[in-house]
Amino acid sequence: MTRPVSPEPPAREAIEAGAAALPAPELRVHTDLAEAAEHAGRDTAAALVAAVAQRGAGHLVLTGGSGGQALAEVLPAALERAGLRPGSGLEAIHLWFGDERFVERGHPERNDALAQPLVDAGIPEARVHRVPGPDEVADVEAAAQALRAELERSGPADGRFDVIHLGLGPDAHVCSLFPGHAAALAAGTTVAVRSSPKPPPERVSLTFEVIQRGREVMVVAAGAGKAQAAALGLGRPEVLTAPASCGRGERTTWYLDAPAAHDLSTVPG
Ligand SMILES: O=C(O)[C@H](O)[C@@H](O)[C@H](O)[C@H](O)COP(=O)(O)O
Repeated sequence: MTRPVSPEPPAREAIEAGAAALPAPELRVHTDLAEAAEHAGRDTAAALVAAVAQRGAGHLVLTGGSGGQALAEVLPAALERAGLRPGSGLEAIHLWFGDERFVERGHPERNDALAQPLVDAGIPEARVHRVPGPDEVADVEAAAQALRAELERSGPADGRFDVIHLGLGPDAHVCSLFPGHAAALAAGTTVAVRSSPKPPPERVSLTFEVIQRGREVMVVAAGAGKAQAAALGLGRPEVLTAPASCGRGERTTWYLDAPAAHDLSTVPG
């Protein structure tokens, strides 16, 4: 049982109102996680092609977890098929991380390992905006501040990421924004998380303020273990009980398999 954060600060209303003001998510149900990732990868590539054509750069936020892993396996080919190749737009793609575990560079638990297939495909290391670990900064708060500074220095000019990938936790968390945790209510662009119920305990996460400015938010999840979280996440925006319900952007698409979509008939209107 997660202890609710109280008193409920106005941030909760602002985050929930922000989500409610955005279009409801579109739901796509696929055969399995691989197919869900394939379709999300194709849509990601199309959005990045448009971003590079319109703004000269494309900013993509990657996620960790099983959704992030499945996306990492399909993104290089998806970008290539869309015409994003070395010398032809690929160098204009910036990679960011919706959250990062506060462990040292190269640690197998780091989410930025999922960027490697795209680096191997030709995205320059200078375009991969990694979050510093305990081998580089004093503590997780300093890492959150470093990411905030990097966003100000190199982030999207209008503060709006072109594509934000989100995995879905079984408790309906996204990034490292967990039910009942104060970090889910954080203002600003980044937040230090010290008591993650999902190990490792210390993480840096983007906030809902950033997610809700996204042009395309894509949630990729599969398995019966995510069915309840998906029903909550596709229901009314309630940030403290179902953070995923507030993970919306200008356009939001959920790519699920049938077991993860199983409970959706029970979603409140
Ligand atoms: O750092 C992380 O762990 C992720 O960013 C996290 O938000 C993940 O996407 C969900 O926890 C789902 O992970 P699973 O699909 O592996 O359950």
